[in-house]
Amino acid sequence: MQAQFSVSRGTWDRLERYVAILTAEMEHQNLIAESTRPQIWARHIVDSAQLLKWAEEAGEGSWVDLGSGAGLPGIIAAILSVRPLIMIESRRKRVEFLQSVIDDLGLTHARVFGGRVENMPGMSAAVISARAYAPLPKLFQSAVHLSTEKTLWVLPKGRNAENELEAVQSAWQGVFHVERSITDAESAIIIARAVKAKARKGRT
Ligand SMILES: C[S@@+](CC[C@H](N)C(=O)[O-])C[C@H]1O[C@@H](n2cnc3c(N)ncnc32)[C@H](O)[C@@H]1O
Repeated sequence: MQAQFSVSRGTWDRLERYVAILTAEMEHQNLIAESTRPQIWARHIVDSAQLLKWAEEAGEGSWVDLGSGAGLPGIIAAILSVRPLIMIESRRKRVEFLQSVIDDLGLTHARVFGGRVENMPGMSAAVISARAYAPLPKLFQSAVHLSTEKTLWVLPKGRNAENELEAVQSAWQGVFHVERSITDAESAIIIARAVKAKARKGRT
């Protein structure tokens, strides 16, 4: 990872510290699938870090991560970037964990909203990410009030990304494209801009 992303010593230390805290917390709550623990760097850290490249294309403003869970990709984005970052997570124990990581790593530009995405007050995010949070229709429906037409949506998806995207286009419009994931050749990242609900036909 150090070679792949050429990060500073301080950044590297924070990533290692995060992995240590996350692994320790696994004794108390199920934050990542147990089966993925041996490949935690490739499956979770690099998988999240690859999103930075796309997020850099966004204008100035906050990065909002929906359903952050263990802090993926939210905490990784906060370690690798100085962009203000808001993680939204509804489960109390996970919110407490995320806050403890922010405090421990001194990520002063990051914060957690403890609640449902739908209940987050409206805002104009520059970037919205969501990893394993919800299928596209629910994802857009729950978070469109956090976006403007300039918002860059960076959405890592499984092997079904193209089908999911096709299915959502009857109800949602936007400029969409699909990028390959570098951690799994069959997975993809949906990049979207100018997302908005399509006007329903037949209404006057
Ligand atoms: C499958 S986990 C994925 C967590 C993390 N993004 C990852 O990739 O490991 C989905 C997370 O989204 C949270 N979540 C689901 N629906 C939510 C909602 N409407 N608002 C806020 N958080 C939600 C869950 O509590 C859970 O922590």
